[in-house]
Amino acid sequence: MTGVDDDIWLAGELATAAGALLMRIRADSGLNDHALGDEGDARSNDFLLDRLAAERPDDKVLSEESADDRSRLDADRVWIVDPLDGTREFRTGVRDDWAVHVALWEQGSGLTAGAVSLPALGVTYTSTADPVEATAGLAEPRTSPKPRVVVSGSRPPEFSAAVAEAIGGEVLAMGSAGAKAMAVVRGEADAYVHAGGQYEWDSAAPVSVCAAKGLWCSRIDGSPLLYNQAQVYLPDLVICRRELTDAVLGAIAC
Ligand SMILES: Nc1ncnc2c1ncn2[C@@H]1O[C@H](COP(=O)(O)O)[C@@H](OP(=O)(O)O)[C@H]1O
Ligand SMILES: [Mg+2]
Repeated sequence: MTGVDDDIWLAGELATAAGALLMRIRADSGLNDHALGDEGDARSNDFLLDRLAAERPDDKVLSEESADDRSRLDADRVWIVDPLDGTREFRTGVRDDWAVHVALWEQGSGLTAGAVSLPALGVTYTSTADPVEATAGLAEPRTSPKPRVVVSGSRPPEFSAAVAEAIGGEVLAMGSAGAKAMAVVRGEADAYVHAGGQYEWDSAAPVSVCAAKGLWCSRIDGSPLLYNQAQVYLPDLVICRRELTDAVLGAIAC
């Protein structure tokens, strides 16, 4: 019998260890660009699947890098993992904005545990209410008090500027859904908005952590983010400080 604290601890331990593996691959494999990304995706996935099979043999897994085992739809507990989020940034060999995501979904409760590691920064965030001190590292330190809206560097939503304007802020591009969500947790940004495409594994662990830290997390129409669905496409999200929610959702709705 495991408790939720055990699951949160395991999520953190696995995200941290997979991140350490990815750092070693980046430093020692001699691979570059797409070959480096492919190696990282595959080995981090193998590591997470092996460890989950050993630690939680009765649970199912939904992973970006594995075939979808549809028996998860009848399961009580499903781990939703993205072994390497921000592959594009990881494979540069130098960028820090990539992450490992490990989340647990439970029947009747939704997301109950989650962890996001930022291996290049040597930190992991878990779905506890423990406060996080404001920290720099993913983005340049703030030079103005303006709120920051983080968006995809490669696929920014069309409403990015409108959201920034609505909160009197500025837009900041960053890779990786996990890194952007953790930028809000870390106080480096104030909102993360996305639209146009994403999958459950891109947001499950980040949303689990952000919700536990008291941040607003929803679809862009304000409806709940639902996980372990038959269709794993979950194309948009908003994560923000709660006092910004009405302005952010209102700007997107316009
Ligand atoms: N339009 C889109 N369609 C599908 N996936 C998308 C997407 N935009 C972003 N994503 C996914 O969301 C994650 C963060 O993207 P971004 O850095 O652009 O914000 C990436 O995950 P992976 O790196 O795990 O593939 C990326 O593939
Ligand atoms: Mg991803």
